[in-house]
Amino acid sequence: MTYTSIKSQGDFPYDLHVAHLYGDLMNTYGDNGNVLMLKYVGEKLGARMTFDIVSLEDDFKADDYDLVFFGGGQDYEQFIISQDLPTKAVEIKKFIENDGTMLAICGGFQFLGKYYIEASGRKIDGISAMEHYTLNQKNNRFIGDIEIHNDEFDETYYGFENHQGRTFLADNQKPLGRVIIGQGNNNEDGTEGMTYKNVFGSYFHGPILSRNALLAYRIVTTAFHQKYPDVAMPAFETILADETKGQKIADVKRKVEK
Ligand SMILES: NC(=O)CC[C@H](N)C(=O)O
Repeated sequence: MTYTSIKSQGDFPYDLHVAHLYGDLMNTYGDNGNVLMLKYVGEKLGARMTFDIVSLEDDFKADDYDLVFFGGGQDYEQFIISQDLPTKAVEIKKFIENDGTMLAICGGFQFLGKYYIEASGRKIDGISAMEHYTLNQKNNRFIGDIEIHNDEFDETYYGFENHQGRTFLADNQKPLGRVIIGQGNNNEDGTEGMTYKNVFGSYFHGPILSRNALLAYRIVTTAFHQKYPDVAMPAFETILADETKGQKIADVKRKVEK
């Protein structure tokens, strides 16, 4: 049964409703921390943030949500979810094609594509919302700190990757960034993650949004603007820059050795 896992307390002029897809099963390396960051940024924009766990045998209705978060998972959980995903595929695709805002990490990112080949060699289907696909690799995983640069936004993102899947993007998808340090989607073409319409995919854990406030701001403001196009939003500098300066983020980032 779909249930609300966390909700903003107090009065807010606006409302954003977030679907946390398979949030009880897909959460590796602290991905659920992204929920807290989405909530924090949304509240700064004046939005009451409500997060629903939409999991096995639950209905997902695209029109009910303003934002979707889909975290990463181990092959074991991914296989379980692959049995249920077809029941939600049409509505997830509708959400994406209607310019819905989504963040998909690692296993979630893999599932949006055509297929994922597990470490064991078993092939499991994605929902083909996009054309990327994920191959496996023999006795190896891509593990470690990672840094990428998004040339379009001129932003640098930091994270930690741990995946065996090697993902290849289609022509209509852009990478989330160019790999500066680390392995990225496949350790071959220098890409990491993807963007397609208002969907952001990445292999970054850490969790990604806590370490990359610029990306958190971009994602939440995209969802907010979709719902409230006429409402002016505060600038990143006004609501987040000072706070992120205060955190010891720089120390964490230094883990990525040049
Ligand atoms: N961290 C993850 O979500 C891993 C995804 C997938 N099981 C892989 O190994 O590639």
